[in-house]
Amino acid sequence: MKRISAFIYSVISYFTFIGTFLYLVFFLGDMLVPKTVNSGDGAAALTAVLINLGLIGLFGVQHTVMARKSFKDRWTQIIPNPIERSTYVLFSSLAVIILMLFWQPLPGVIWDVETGWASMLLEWGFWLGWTIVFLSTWMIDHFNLFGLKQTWNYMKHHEMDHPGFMEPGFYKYVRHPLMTGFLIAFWSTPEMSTGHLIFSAGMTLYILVGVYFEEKAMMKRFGDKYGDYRERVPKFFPFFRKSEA
Ligand SMILES: C[S@@+](CC[C@H](N)C(=O)[O-])C[C@H]1O[C@@H](n2cnc3c(N)ncnc32)[C@H](O)[C@@H]1O
Repeated sequence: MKRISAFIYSVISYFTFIGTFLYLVFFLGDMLVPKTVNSGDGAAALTAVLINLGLIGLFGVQHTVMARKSFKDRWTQIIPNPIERSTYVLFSSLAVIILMLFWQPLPGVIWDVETGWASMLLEWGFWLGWTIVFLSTWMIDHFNLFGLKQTWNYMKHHEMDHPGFMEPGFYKYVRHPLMTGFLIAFWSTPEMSTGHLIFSAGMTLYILVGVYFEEKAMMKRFGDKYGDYRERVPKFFPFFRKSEA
């Protein structure tokens, strides 16, 4: 029963994530959903900026702290190991839901590209970014990334699967294609409002910090193998020669 409950929990967590992710796409695209990055009345400008930065900070702290090995070691003394990843996914979704729910619009226009082809290119870029994110999750084991594999193995009394270092698909060309996709989706818009800019800049900063910690952990886990990967493969954008790009 305990094992089946763990699997059901991870399925709920997974679909909460999928729903949150889809909502985020439309939230940022300012379309189809009631609450978007630009909708609503919002607080006075300074208050709005502070609230928004606080919301990004909350997401950043949750996402970074809960991903650290030292946190996981202590956390798994409280919750069972097989549901650790699903719990991380669930908490991450909750942090994004809180961010979207309390997000304060700031309507000032930073840019508004009216030239037809340029505007269309930016719109395509938005969808291209999300597509890269989605495809990347399948390249490094989608079901493991979102915690379903762990609870499935637990339910089936199989050994826990510890995926090794991989260089599949996009990972041959950049070390962080998921983040590349997010960066493209966050910045590629024909109309950039002040609120959207704060979201994109804050999240970009978080990505840089998150990737720094992820690479430190990867170096510890995979040593020279990851060190060599860092030397050969650029960080976010292909064809950049330096490993930091
Ligand atoms: C949310 S994913 C982001 C992966 C990567 N930063 C990206 O942007 O595509 C984080 C997980 O991917 C794993 N990961 C990242 N690169 C990997 C690789 N080359 N091989 C295997 N696992 C990897 C990390 O261990 C971590 O658990």
